[in-house]
Amino acid sequence: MRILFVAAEASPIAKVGGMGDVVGALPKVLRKLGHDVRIIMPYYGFLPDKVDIPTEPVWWGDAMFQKFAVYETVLPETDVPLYLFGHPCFSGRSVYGGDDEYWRFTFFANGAAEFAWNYWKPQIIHCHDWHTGMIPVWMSDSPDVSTVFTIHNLAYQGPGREMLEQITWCPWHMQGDNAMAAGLQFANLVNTVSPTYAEQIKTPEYGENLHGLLSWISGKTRGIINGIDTEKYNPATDRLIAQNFTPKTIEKRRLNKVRLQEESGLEINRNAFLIGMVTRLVEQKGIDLVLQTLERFLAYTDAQLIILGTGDRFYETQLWEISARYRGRISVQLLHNETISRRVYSGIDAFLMPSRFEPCGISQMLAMRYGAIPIVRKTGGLVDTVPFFDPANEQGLGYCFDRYEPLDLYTCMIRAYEGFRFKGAWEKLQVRAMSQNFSWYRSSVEYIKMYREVIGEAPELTDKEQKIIDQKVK
Ligand SMILES: Nc1ncnc2c1ncn2[C@@H]1O[C@H](COP(=O)(O)OP(=O)(O)O[C@H]2O[C@H](CO)[C@@H](O)[C@H](O)[C@H]2O)[C@@H](O)[C@H]1O
Repeated sequence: MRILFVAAEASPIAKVGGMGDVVGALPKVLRKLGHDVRIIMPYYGFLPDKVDIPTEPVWWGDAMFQKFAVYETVLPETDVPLYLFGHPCFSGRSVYGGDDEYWRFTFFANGAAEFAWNYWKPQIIHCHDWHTGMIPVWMSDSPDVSTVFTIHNLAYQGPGREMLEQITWCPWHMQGDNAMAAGLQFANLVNTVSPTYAEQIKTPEYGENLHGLLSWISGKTRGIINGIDTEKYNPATDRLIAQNFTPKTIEKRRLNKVRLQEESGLEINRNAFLIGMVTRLVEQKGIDLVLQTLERFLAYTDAQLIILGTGDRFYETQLWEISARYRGRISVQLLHNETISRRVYSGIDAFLMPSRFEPCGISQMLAMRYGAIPIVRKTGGLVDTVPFFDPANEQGLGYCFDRYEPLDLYTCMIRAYEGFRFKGAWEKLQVRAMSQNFSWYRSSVEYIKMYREVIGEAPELTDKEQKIIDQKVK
């Protein structure tokens, strides 16, 4: 199949959060399975530092009364062709933000549609989040191009209908109050990134005002759990961490904890319960719950906390302030940094993710891959990836709580803290978490079925695909 991914992020060169992980990893796996998958994303000002880009474009196009250039390169460390949509409006140093954000990404979506009509015509355009929401609308008049739309974050819905009508072409039959809603209505198939979240978004609590529409389109909506890039994120070979280890040599992992304590200004203490977060600092991630719980938890225990994240200034300031009061016990690093993130995952004992909502969550899977035990709220993809730990039967992978309440989080953290004291049982739990298979090969099965369905083929895997997947998902 010929598939074009259109997205604002692609790891490792332009990643803000989990969408970048998905767009950077899934095409690689689909290509290994024999499909011609390519990516188009904006040519951000920082990209020349990260990837070789030819000076000559492969194509010039027009959209929204502007000319743009498309450059062709390859996503680093893969064989995935990457097209970069070049226009001065993307020459800034950050992916999101700025007064022209809505205009800029709608222009990108329009340019990507032109590209697909005129330069490289795929059978399927795989759209990601509101930035690409208008593409299914425009493609609804092109029966030879089908569209799949993936919801990574329903909270961001893009420009409203009125603005869309002012800046771009909205056909008379277009419905939907904003770019996200338009994409949901017009895409041939829709998916979100976990089965639980696919159900939750049909309710007012999680639907971000689109629950009515999402219930209406539930017949064409799927929930497909994300994977992680298990080649890149492999504690046995990762060169960015202090000490490599495997489930069989888990004792070696301890060195990573000590190094992390040294590097982040925490007291060096092998026995302290070290909790970590690697996250965007936004409301979704439950930072307010952490702020309400933390001091009490620190008073009761000798635990330590490391937070790596950037985001809302309010949370950044609060966390910075609290870390100044608990020197040696809390380390807050207001950065986006891939190397530090892996050193955190490989050194902490437990990974904290008390999300208000969570479409899937990739960080908890990365944490488990590196032997850190998740403490999570039972919501969205966290339900599907972190079964609760039952010490009596030695089952499950993490500590979970239900209600979005400080007391519930507190109790859950205390349970984890107490669990950590039983070193033997904790190590077994770590080994179990590390031995899970979160590979994209597993999740690619559902994507392939969805792609086949959308172009009218039987949604089954070929023998060749099945064989490759069986080899990878042992
Ligand atoms: N400061 C920092 N430094 C370095 N790395 C950092 C970082 N902050 C975050 N990251 C990295 O960004 C990624 C975060 O991915 P998540 O899926 O957990 O959440 P996010 O909300 O961004 O994604 C959204 O999209 C994804 C993809 O579909 C869904 O899984 C998720 O539920 C949805 O909210 C992880 O790879 C993490 O390591």
